[in-house]
Amino acid sequence: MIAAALFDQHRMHPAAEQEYTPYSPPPTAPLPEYLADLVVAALIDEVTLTPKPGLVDMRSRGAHRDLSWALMCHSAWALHSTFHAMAVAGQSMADLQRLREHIGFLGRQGEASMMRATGDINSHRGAIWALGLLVTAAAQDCNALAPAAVAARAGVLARIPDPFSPVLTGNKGQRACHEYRVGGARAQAQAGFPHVIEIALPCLERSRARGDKVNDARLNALLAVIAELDDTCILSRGGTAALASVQAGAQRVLAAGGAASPHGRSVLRQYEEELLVLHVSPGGAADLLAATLFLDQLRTDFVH
Ligand SMILES: CC(C)(COP(=O)(O)OP(=O)(O)OC[C@H]1O[C@@H](n2cnc3c(N)ncnc32)[C@H](O)[C@@H]1O)[C@@H](O)C(=O)NCCC(=O)NCCS
Ligand SMILES: Nc1ncnc2c1ncn2[C@@H]1O[C@H](COP(=O)(O)OP(=O)(O)OP(=O)(O)O)[C@@H](O)[C@H]1O
Repeated sequence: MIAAALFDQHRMHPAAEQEYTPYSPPPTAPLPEYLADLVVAALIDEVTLTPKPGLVDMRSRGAHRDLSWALMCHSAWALHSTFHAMAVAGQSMADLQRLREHIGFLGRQGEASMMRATGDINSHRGAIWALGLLVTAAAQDCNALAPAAVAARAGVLARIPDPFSPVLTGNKGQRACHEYRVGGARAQAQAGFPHVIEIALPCLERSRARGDKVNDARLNALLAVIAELDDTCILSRGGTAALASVQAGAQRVLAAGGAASPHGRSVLRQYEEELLVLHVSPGGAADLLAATLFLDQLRTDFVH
């Protein structure tokens, strides 16, 4: 009798007719701390991903004489406070012009801390730029954390001129942009990271959906970006001929089945050799992979 009453009561309860939506608690750390942790984790996941063509990974320095996996991890952690300060600024500064100037200042300070941490080796200049804009943009609106929304806000910030930024940095990326008439890291950000949103994230999803392992899905996403990016890291070391051959090689690995297929893997091995002979490294694509991993994790944690 009691059991029947309880049963009826249960049937009467309106929620019983609906599908149960599990409660997902917000991350316990305050947002800027959580976002800075996520950026550092993305940088460490990127450098740890192995085997990457031409790039520093767990097993080799790739085409770099002065970088190593340990140095890249050390540099990533040294940048935690930079990304944290950018997220705090994104969360608290409503005036976009002032916000742009402030994160420009933090970015230049971050580059100086990176150089101090590495003994004057450029490990993450491109990453500070791309992930700095993205972490600021994420913190600006914690109710709109889908990759396209965050990347679009980062694009808005990147298009705002920063009167305090040096006109000529003298860096290799900027020189390559002038010499080869490409947009480089700046244009990629100003366009709202199209290679992340339209190429890397969809490739990651497709690869995962067909059952590829996480590592292979990430390698495929990296190759998809390399195949399409005007990477000033490659241009400045090898010019347009090297860029064309690096792009075509990445395309060849993907066409052979990608990182998860035995044939794709063997083409990838040949491709790695070619990059070492050319002495080039797709550093810009690596930064965009880190940006992809950051946005992908943000979406997993927050977007339901
Ligand atoms: C725009 C930046 C990257 C300067 O670039 P510059 O061309 O002078 O230098 P650099 O030789 O380091 O090249 C840029 C780096 O970007 C990456 N990159 C290369 N090509 C590309 C590309 N097509 N797309 C994305 N990233 C790329 C590479 O890792 C490369 O090392 C940045 O350092 C800068 O201007 N910082 C100022 C601080 C600032 O405004 N910060 C704002 C918020 S973070
Ligand atoms: N895993 C990685 N391995 C190597 N480079 C990476 C990796 N991830 C990102 N990068 C990017 O590559 C850039 C380094 O490229 P590169 O070594 O060509 O620059 P450089 O130090 O100015 O030049 P060079 O070593 O030719 O003197 C870094 O700024 C970083 O943004």
